[in-house]
Amino acid sequence: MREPILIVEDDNTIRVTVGNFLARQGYDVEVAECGEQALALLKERSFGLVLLDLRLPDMNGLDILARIKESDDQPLVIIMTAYPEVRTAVAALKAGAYDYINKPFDLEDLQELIRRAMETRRLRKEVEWRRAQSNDCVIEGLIGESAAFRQMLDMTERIASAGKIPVLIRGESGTGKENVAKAIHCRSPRADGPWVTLNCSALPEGLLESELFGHERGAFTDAKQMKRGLLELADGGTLFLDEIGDLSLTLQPKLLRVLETQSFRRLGGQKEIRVDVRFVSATHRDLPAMVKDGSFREDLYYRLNVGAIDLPPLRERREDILPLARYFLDKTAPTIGIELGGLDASSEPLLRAYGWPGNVRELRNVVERAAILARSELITANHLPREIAIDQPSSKSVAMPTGTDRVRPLVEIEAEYIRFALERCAGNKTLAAEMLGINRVTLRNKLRESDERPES
Ligand SMILES: Nc1ncnc2c1ncn2[C@@H]1O[C@H](COP(=O)(O)OP(=O)(O)OP(=O)(O)O)[C@@H](O)[C@H]1O
Repeated sequence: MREPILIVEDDNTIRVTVGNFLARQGYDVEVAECGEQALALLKERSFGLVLLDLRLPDMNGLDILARIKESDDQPLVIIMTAYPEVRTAVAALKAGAYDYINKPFDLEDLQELIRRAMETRRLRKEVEWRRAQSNDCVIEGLIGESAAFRQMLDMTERIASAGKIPVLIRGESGTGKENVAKAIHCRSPRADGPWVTLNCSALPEGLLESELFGHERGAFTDAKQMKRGLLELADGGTLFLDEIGDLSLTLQPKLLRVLETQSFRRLGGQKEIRVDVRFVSATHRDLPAMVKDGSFREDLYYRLNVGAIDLPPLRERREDILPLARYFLDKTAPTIGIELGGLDASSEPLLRAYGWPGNVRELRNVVERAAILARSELITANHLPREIAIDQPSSKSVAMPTGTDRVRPLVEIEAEYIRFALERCAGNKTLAAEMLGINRVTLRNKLRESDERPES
């Protein structure tokens, strides 16, 4: 979105001619015929560029330039000056003006100068947000083969290209909501714009508000400098609001206003700042239930939820488990300097059968840990954590009596269960002890006791 231009010029003909010319070029133009009007407008709105006459009826243009330079937005300034004032123009350049143009000028020359100034401004902003966040449009991976996952991807593609409608991504923790949000940005027409993220549960309310809206100098005790908020940094791109369900009831109406008007004020500021931002939010919470119990505003919920994407938990798309596990293994191997071993046939059914309460994030952690344990060998059941190796329906039945069984002594069941754990770990006592939640010495003692015990 083009930033507005302010023309400060007391000469009626020049002000109107330049104003009309720039408006025809598609610029959003405001005009002021004296210094006082100019300063009032600069307080009210954000400008990208100011065309400034040096001789104004009530003020010297250099004084206005100084005020602009002190301001927080720092719009670029092009001085419009008559020939005998070149010296003053040079002084203006020294004082921080972007350039100057001699009156009378060709409108085409002015247009070229404005184009260059706007490009400079855009690059400066770009450098600023690049510093704040990385914008590499690399989606870390969207791996999945299940019908549910493919349907979700299809929906993501369609929503990505659907203008800038807000999107709400719902799914349990670790299901990949952030990856999907990034995919929406990268596959949308605003992929070249900034990708900015904010986790609404990570900061206390006050800090979160100033992160989002920015603040003016002196807005509160610690506000020594003006700071642009993430809304400004996301201008022309996408703002990802993670854990939106954790946004406080105080901040909810403030966010709603931005969604509705695409404009806001910095904390402690009076100026209305317009932005062009696509909002993508994510939550693992049940927002409709929160709306019912009054902890989430209904109007905000409907605003955020124009495009909705549901990410199913991993246990509901088990076909994705092995492709994901292989993908994480491929990625891990080079980082820990091993040749790729792969998954052993014994580990595959365990991975597929496990419930994955932590979803894809848990799977990634399990595979990385297993790769470290296995080095370049195949990953077997022995390399998987206890809960995955044991928490299987078949294993649970080992120690469970059926209706016809006699009640057996605990030590007997314990011995049987220890043998089962050892089998699972191919005889590795350290791993078996870990799986059983006891230390190795205790395991050894229990094995010795069971060996010494007479057969019942
Ligand atoms: N389909 C996928 N393909 C490849 N990697 C994935 C996939 N889904 C998730 N991941 C990976 O799993 C991890 C967790 O994903 P992500 O952080 O996006 O989850 P989330 O749903 O946003 O979690 P939270 O709610 O805790 O913020 C990340 O490392 C991510 O790269």
